[in-house]
Amino acid sequence: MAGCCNDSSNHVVVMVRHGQSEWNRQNIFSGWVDIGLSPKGKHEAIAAGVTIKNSGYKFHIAYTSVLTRAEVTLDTILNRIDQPNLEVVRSWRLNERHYGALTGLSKTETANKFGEEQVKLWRRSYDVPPPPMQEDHPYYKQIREDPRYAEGPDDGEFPSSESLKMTSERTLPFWKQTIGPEVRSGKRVLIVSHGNSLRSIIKHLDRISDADINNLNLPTGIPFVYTLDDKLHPLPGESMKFLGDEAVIKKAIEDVKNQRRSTLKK
Ligand SMILES: O=C(O)[C@@H](COP(=O)(O)O)OP(=O)(O)O
Repeated sequence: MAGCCNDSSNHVVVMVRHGQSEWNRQNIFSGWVDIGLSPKGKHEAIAAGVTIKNSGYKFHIAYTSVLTRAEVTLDTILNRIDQPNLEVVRSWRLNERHYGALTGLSKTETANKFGEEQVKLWRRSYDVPPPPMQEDHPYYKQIREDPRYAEGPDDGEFPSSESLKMTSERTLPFWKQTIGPEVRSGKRVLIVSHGNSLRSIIKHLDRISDADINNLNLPTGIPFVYTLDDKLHPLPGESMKFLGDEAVIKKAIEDVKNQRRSTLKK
């Protein structure tokens, strides 16, 4: 079985950004708004499951955010790999970064209004947060009063906007304290999460500099594999290995890079 090494000091983690959401399709900042998958995203989730199945991976535990687009992608994958009853841990700490005042706005219109460079800083820089979401923001109540956050984050840690750095401050403790020990104990782990929450974990694993993380764009629905040593450092050449057809992977990466200025995508 792939991903199932005899060497117990090698640990396999498969990660996937959820399939395309309706707001990815319409090029709208989503953050913590609970947007479902687009028809293309549903297909991507199925394709991710098929790819993982064909690669022979089986898992002991899976982690996802509390947002529907990630949960549905994970469920779809688990059904495809014949592990529908796998233990799943859901945490707000794996949610997408909170996009603050930009939440619900068109990425294209925001670039037209504030300039490409400013929007690139908000979207891809390490430590520039978007402007905060104020209480009169159209999505403020929907997010703050959502019962799924009754158990956390508490008032002090509930974000009103997050840079990638701020996102890391909640994803990395979860990686180190919750996922990491399971990986080290020999469990094979699947993580289905979001573009920026995964970028924060990848930055940590691959020790990507604050400047270079600008250039990392994650495609939707394409699984990738890390093989880690006991200290949870990637083995040489075993970082972020995308699974599946090379042409499909290349196109998906190009699509996500070009998303900023794109018009409606079907
Ligand atoms: O919040 C959003 O709009 C996207 C990422 O947007 P960009 O950082 O690519 O603008 O998050 P996801 O679709 O991964 O949940």
